[in-house]
Amino acid sequence: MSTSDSAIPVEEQAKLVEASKRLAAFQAVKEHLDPSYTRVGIGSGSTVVYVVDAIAALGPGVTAGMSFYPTGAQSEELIEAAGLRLQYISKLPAGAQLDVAFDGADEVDDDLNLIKGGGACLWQEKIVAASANKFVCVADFRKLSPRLGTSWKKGIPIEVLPMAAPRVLDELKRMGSHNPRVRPGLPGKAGAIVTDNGMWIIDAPFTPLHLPKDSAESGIRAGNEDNGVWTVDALADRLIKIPGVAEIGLFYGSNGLQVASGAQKPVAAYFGMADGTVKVKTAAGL
Ligand SMILES: O=C[C@H](O)[C@H](O)[C@H](O)COP(=O)(O)O
Repeated sequence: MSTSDSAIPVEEQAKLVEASKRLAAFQAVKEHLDPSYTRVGIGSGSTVVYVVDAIAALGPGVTAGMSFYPTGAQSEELIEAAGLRLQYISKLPAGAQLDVAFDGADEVDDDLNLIKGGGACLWQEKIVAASANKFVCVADFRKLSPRLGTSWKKGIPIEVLPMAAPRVLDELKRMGSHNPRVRPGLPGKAGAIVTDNGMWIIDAPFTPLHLPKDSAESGIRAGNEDNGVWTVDALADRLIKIPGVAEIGLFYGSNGLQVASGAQKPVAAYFGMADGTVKVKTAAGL
């Protein structure tokens, strides 16, 4: 069964997706929120709502000693509404790390690289994820994908300084992006969408991204600019260097780096499946 099954009414499909997010969130919290933890990162999006529900359900006996670090305005509200203690990443003492951070994703590939930013949150999310001893991704079955750009067709979200947007769009086209665009704020806002950081988002579609191991096996040159086919790492390394780009919605890095300080990839991704089970993918070697 899949949500694209036309035999399932739209409302039922939506319920199935929400139920799967909830299942994944509760299991991820159960398996990764140790009662001894004191600092917990909370990401953004619709799936994280269930993460906060799962944490709040543990009760003050477990959560009273914990502080919760948001990735933006939405998660700040979620934390406060759940009666959890709010703290800010800017107040994290030098050298300290969060114990764990939970967040959603728009797409997750075989190597646990992520696309994030579908809801215009990615910059603070990356800082919080990279400040955690372990980053745990929570999603539903629609996000599972062998290669980034396979199911998430809207493009890689890129947070840019507004005055630089035209130049960044030019460069993205040169790099092989198909019709990159500044994300509109409509229907809520005329003009471009504005992030929590006062920036714009460009969505840059690329041909599905290869894993570094594909490159090694097939001889595809990493960052092949001739035909617009990129490996995740080569594309990310190049995008982040474009002047005017503040941050990119690719969470990536060499395998095995998930537990290093500054790592962007999750140690585990939890997917609520359409059949009511939860699929867990963990980083190799962890
Ligand atoms: O910009 C939004 C964030 O990156 C979200 O974590 C991501 O879009 C997934 O959101 P959702 O859980 O609503 O699918």
